Amino acid sequence: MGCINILSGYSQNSNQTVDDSLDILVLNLMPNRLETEHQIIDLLQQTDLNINLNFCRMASHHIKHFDPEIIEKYVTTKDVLKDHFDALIVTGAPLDRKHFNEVDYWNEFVDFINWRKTHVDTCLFSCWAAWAAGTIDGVLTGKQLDQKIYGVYTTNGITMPQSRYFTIPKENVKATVLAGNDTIGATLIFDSNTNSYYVTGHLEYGTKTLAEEYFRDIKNGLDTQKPNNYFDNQDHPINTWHTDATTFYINWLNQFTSSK
Ligand SMILES: CC(=O)SCCNC(=O)CCNC(=O)[C@H](O)C(C)(C)COP(=O)(O)OP(=O)(O)OC[C@H]1O[C@@H](n2cnc3c(N)ncnc32)[C@H](O)[C@@H]1OP(=O)(O)O
Ligand SMILES: N[C@@H](CCO)C(=O)O
Repeated sequence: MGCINILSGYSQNSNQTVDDSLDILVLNLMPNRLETEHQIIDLLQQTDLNINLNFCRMASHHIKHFDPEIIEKYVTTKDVLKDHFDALIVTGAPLDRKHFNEVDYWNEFVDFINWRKTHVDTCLFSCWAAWAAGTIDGVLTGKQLDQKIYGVYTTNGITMPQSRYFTIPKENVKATVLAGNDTIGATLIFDSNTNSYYVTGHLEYGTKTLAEEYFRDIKNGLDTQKPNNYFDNQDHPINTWHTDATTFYINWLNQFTSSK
């Protein structure tokens, strides 16, 4: 059984472990950070690996949905500049209705994405982070949409929740498109130059997350349509992606344990 060791605050020892643990950094951009943490930890626990887990936040962003636990537990992108990580996960963010230059931490994000090329062995960028990091890397070109791509979709055998106002047409990708279609664009891209996966969906989402977003938007008076391929005929959310999400994380991270 693997062990997930969550390191609190900045600890230079986080990368001085001599065991076979993987040092993983999670840049959490989601407003519901604590929920997103649990979703990612649940998936990492399925890998059965020993993991030193560091949560990170943007140094230049003033967190609106403040929680003291976040400030105590999280490092910032500035704290880790001298460290090396086996893997980096960057979460999604509710930013895809904004232009990149409207994101208040955009310059810091660009620097961080370039920093990771010399300090991280493999990366997983999710949703908005896939679009943003892929744009910075010059790997892809996405475009904003008026209608949200919303629901659970299976492309090339992998099922995942989608919740985004952007698409990445497959023909706009300069790396390997592992999954996608002409309707919702690329869903899984791999770039061997930086060993990075760009996932436009949310493998980490829990069963109810899409429903929570939907009812949130409806409560806020938005005309968000119901997520596709998600509710059963009694309007209960059905999770059809957990196996694929778990398999992805296991296959992604297990390849690195042998080199430790
Ligand atoms: C991938 C997607 O589907 S994105 C689309 C998400 N859904 C929508 O856009 C629907 C309309 N948007 C919304 O309803 C809101 O953005 C919500 C519900 C997602 C959040 O609303 P609010 O709680 O009022 O917060 P607000 O929108 O101001 O910011 C939410 C988060 O977005 C991020 N954010 C918002 N504006 C900025 C900005 N200019 N720069 C950087 N981050 C920003 C922040 O992370 C912020 O939370 P945090 O400061 O606690 O980290
Ligand atoms: N799409 C999510 C944000 C992260 O993709 C939302 O509606 O809040």
